[in-house]
This record gives sequence, structure tokens and C-alpha cells, in this order.
Amino acid sequence: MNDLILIINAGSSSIKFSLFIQTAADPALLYKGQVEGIYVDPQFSAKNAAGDKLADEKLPADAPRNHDYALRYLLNWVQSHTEGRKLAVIGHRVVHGGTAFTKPVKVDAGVLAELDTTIPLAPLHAPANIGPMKALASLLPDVPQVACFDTAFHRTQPEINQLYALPVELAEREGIRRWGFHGLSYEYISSVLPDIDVRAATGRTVVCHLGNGASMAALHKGQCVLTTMGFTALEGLPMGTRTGTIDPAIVLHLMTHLKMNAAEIESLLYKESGLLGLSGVSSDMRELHSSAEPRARMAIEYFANRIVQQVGSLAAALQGIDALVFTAGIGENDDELRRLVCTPLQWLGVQIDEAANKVRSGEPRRISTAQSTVPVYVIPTNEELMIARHALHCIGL
Ligand SMILES: Nc1ncnc2c1ncn2[C@@H]1O[C@H](COP(=O)(O)OP(=O)(O)O)[C@@H](O)[C@H]1O
Ligand SMILES: CC(=O)OP(=O)(O)O
Ligand SMILES: [Mg+2]
Repeated sequence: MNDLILIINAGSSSIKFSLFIQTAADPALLYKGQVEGIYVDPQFSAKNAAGDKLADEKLPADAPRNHDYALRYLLNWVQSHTEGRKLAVIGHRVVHGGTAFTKPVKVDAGVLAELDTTIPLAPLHAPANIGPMKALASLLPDVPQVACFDTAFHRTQPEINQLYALPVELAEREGIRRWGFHGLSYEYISSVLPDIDVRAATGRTVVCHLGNGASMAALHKGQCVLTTMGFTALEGLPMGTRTGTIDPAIVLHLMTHLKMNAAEIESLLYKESGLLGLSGVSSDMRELHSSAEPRARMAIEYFANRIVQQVGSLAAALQGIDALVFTAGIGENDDELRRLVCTPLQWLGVQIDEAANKVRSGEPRRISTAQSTVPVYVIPTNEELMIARHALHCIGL
């Protein structure tokens, strides 16, 4: 039977996959896994839906360290776990849809050519997103592929929140708009919110997607009103290795005084800054928490501080706040960071429950006290399930 759905979420250093089976309701997860550290020390791991580890192994030491090999390795494992079933569709997360794509689209040669033009807009992500689509088109030509875009969800932002104060003609010609990212994650959160808190789902919710890439979104009735990322995934919060918002004149200074070229500045802004640059220790939150280096602690506090500022900005855009949600790697797992964010938000009516905040669980949960006028939730995101839903819908299944 052709009832399997393979989801590929390719990042700059990892390829994550999920394999779902079609059911009458939501697609059901069979396996998920990833090849991580592709260019350093590639490691493959896979789990079943119950979370049991089925594989955890290094890729062969003499194998090429690139996305192409990692994808083939991963596909090999998937194909030996299909139990005679066949793939109905492959869905991909694509970070930037550019001007051309505002909803999921079936991938063909024209789509791939158009996507190539988005590479300068998402240098960290686009090549990794597009590569697997091209490889799979030749490896599995009979299986339809669907591209789902991180930018699509944010098209409901009022026009004023999508614009930069640049000359209109230039901005329109170049597609310089506040696109916003992590849309598949926000869309998933928006889809489960009605089961968790009806007031939040029908009212004003600020969602903090805090992973290696980090952004926040203001949702009204589940739709985006304002988000912190803009033209690229560099704007807004500081991230693992990205600056977040800085004064653009810093870039001019680097060009004119230090004679840095575009490639050097791109590397500085995307790969050497953020938590890594501030701490001088690591881009990884877990390593920052376990470091004794004072700058590591400062980086954590800086990150929390910028999140607090953005809660204020997004709540203002919503004219109030009915709920605050944390999601993604840091948002779901880092109770200390959540505490650092929530404590200064008492003026807004946020009151965190210290014990509930420390509970470790993969389930959605409330971490605020009963008295907190703004309920605070941790909701694990599921970009892959969102992509699977879109992929099936897009090919009419
Ligand atoms: N238990 C934890 N405590 C603190 N941070 C964590 C924990 N688990 C994961 N993280 C952090 O989550 C981040 C990665 O988040 P993730 O959403 O997987 O990122 P991405 O998808 O953007 O690569 C890393 O900074 C990592 O340190
Ligand atoms: C858009 C973006 O920043 O994605 P990620 O968090 O996967 O890096
Ligand atoms: Mg992510």
C-alpha cells in the first residue's frame, strides 16, 4: 500500500526525518530520527513512536561528509523499515518561500529553479533544504514531493508589520519584506491551542519558539499579527550563532573600517555571533548552563532579556495578552531560561509556578500558578506533523 509519508527537515548541519503512516485521522508516527553533525562527526539515530532507540551509530569514518551521503544513509534505513509499504508522498520543510510561495506546493523542475533564487535569502538553510529535493527527485522519481514553507504562516500579518521603512519601489522590486519564519511550528501550536486553552486560541497569545534558531510570534485567534524575524532568519532575538537585530550601521562600519567583504560579514552575523559570540563558549544552551565561565551565564541572561523585551512588544501589538507559550529545544526543555523570562513579566500578570516549571514531560503543560492572570504553557512543537498534514492535502489524499 502507498500510505507512508516521509518528512525531511534539513538543516545546515543535520537532516531530521519522520516517517508517518496515513490514517483516517492525523498521520500516525512510525519512526523519527536524524543524521546530525554531518560535516564534523556524522551520527545517525532513529526511534520508534514509543521513543525506543532503534539505531544510534556513527556513519562510516571513510564515507563522504556531506548532505548527499547523509540523505542516502538515512533513506537506506527508512527503506529497510517500510515492511512492504510504499511512500505516498515526501514532505519537506523549506525555510524561505521568497515572493513566489505562500502555501505548500508540489515540487517540480520549475519550483526547484524558483527555489534556487532564494539561496541568498537563507544562506544557512536554503541549500540544505533544496539539495534533498533534487536528490530525491532522481532517486525516487515516482514519489511526489511537497515543499512547505516557514514563511507562509506569517502572511496574515497586517501590511504595516510586513514592511520596512525603505523606499517602496526598491522594497517591492527586491521583495524586501518582513517574511517571518518558524511558521510551521507556529501553525502547529495554533492547531493544538484550542484543546489546551480556548481563551488563548480565540484570544491573544505570544509564542516563543526558542531553538538553535529563535523567534517569537503574536497570535490573534490563532493567526500571526507580528513576528520577530523579518526579511531573513537573522532579525529579532539573538540565537545560537546569529546576532538577531543589530544596528545596520554596524555592517557599514565593518565594511568601511575593517574592509570586511560580504562573505566575511555573512559568516560573522550568521555563524560566529549570538550565544556563541557572547559567551565565547558554545552556541548550545546545555553547554552554557554547565559552563563555569561568567560570559556563558551573561549570554543566557542576555537571551532571556531580549525575549522579555519582545514579549512587551508583541503584547503591545496584540493590545494585551491572554497566554504565553514556550516551544522548541530551549523553550521545551530549559526551565531556568523560562524562569529568567517569566520573573520580570510579573507586571504583565505572569506568575510562574516554580515546581510546575521544573516538571519534565513531552506533553503540553501549564507552568503558571492558578493566580497568574496570564497562563503560561510549554507546548512541544511538531513541525513534521504539520508538514505531513500539508503534504497529504497538497497531493489530494
Ligand atoms: N534539556 C535542555 N536544556 C536546555 N537546552 C536544551 C535542552 N535540550 C535541548 N536544548 C537546546 O535546544 C537548542 C536546539 O533546539 P532545536 O529546536 O532542536 O533547534 P533547531 O531545530 O533550530 O536546530 C540547543 O541550544 C540545545 O542546547
Ligand atoms: C528559520 C530558522 O531559524 O530555522 P532553525 O531554527 O531550524 O535554524
Ligand atoms: Mg528548528
